[in-house]
Amino acid sequence: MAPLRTLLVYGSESGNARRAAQKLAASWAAKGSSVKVDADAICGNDAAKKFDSLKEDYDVLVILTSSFGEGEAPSNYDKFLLALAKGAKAESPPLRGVQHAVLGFGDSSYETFQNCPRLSDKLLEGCGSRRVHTRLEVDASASWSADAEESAAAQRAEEEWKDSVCPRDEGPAPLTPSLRVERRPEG
Ligand SMILES: Cc1cc2nc3c(=O)[nH]c(=O)nc-3n(C[C@H](O)[C@H](O)[C@H](O)COP(=O)(O)O)c2cc1C
Repeated sequence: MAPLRTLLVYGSESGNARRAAQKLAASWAAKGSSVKVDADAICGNDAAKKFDSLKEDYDVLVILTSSFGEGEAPSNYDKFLLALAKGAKAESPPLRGVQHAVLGFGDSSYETFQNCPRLSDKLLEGCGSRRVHTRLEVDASASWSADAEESAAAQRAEEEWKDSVCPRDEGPAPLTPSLRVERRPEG
């Protein structure tokens, strides 16, 4: 079976999503399985430059992005968001056959909480990509007010998301638990 080629794309204004994406890309690439992860995460604007060939070059896109301004895309990601918006309107879906998952960074004190990650997830689907994991939304505000237990739970949720999205030989973990049919030995 051909290895799953995976690219991590980030949109980040103050570095949170970028650092998380770079760390994740390096650690997944180091796993050295038959999955092929690009060890360097790239920003959305660089991904936009090769938007038309993404579906030929990759099987899985993992997107980590924040929202800035009033729910806008970070400045190193807006071109990717624009390409997604155009692609979602195109006659031939430009990301058909690709799978994706989105990890969003935001702050619920803003009315436009998680605008850019939510829009990205929706537009990726509009471009024909298949969402293989539900989006996780990291809330900076929650981490200020959380007690130790809540912080640990949020941290755990993030680690679990990363672990289940981590591409495996057989593909990312399914979006919803699938029914497992156990075969009993015959006779
Ligand atoms: C000026 C400013 C505007 C922001 N606007 C939003 C917003 O509209 N929606 C949201 O969910 N978070 C917003 N945030 C919170 C950031 O998305 C959050 O801090 C995130 O962790 C930043 O990630 P980054 O460092 O990767 O850019 C804003 C933060 C700042 C400082």
